[in-house]
Amino acid sequence: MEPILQIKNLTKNFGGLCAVSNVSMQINQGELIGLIGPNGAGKTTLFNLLTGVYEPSSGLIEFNEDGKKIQLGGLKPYKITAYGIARTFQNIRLFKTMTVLENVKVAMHKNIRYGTLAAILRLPSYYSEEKWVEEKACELLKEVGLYGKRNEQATNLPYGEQRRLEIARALAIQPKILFLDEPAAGMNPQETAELTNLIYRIRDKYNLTIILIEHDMSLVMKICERIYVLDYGKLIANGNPEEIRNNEFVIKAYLGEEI
Ligand SMILES: Nc1ncnc2c1ncn2[C@@H]1O[C@H](COP(=O)(O)OP(=O)(O)OP(=O)(O)O)[C@@H](O)[C@H]1O
Repeated sequence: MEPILQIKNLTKNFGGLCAVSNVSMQINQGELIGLIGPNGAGKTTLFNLLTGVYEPSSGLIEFNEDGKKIQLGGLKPYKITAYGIARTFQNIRLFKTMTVLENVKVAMHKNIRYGTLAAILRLPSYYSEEKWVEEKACELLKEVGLYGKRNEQATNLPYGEQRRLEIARALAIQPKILFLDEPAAGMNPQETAELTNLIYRIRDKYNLTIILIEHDMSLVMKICERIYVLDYGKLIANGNPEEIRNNEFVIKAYLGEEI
């Protein structure tokens, strides 16, 4: 089967700094992939290239949409999102003054089919779609365990729950590929364990391909089927957790740290 995402010789320069250097990757549909590397290795820059935040200096990003090859490199983020590619951010980006439910509903705008006129005139189609959005948003909140908090202000949630809300927002666009940027950051062990179950569950339920950046090595080694390792912008290894743990280049890159 053709990979869902193929990255070929991707490079991003910031002035004289090469943050992502000639990176090639192949991601298959349904895989749970880890992207790791020491601080400043280029992980977030790679995510930013894949989701349209940055334009590549060179190289290709090819998304396989049911057999049709689509070049994502240089497309605006909203266009990439429209292909079903969602992400969460390292620094949580929720609408602070909105409730938990409103945050998910706003993220669902892409799937709302009623026209502006129907919305302004409050036509029946607007009400039925609005009801659909509300039901779907509630369903997603149940999925991430936040339904009981749907009317609370998003910023009042503890950190771990805000991260889960970000995942619900990403799921609201009905993605095919989900990028998670440090989903376990700031979580306690219990929250991390819940997150692990959540990631497995949503992958299976929504038939997702998931790629995650994570510094929590025990989480990465536990859930990722395959891991790519970046160091100074270059890909230094690709393999299953066992292979990565024993890879001499990876051990060297992480010198002194627990892998
Ligand atoms: N917009 C930018 N302008 C200039 N340099 C940048 C920019 N974004 C990232 N960099 C540089 O690119 C390199 C890679 O950064 P990046 O944030 O992608 O690494 P990372 O692997 O995600 O690090 P961390 O694990 O600390 O989040 C770093 O040297 C960083 O300073």
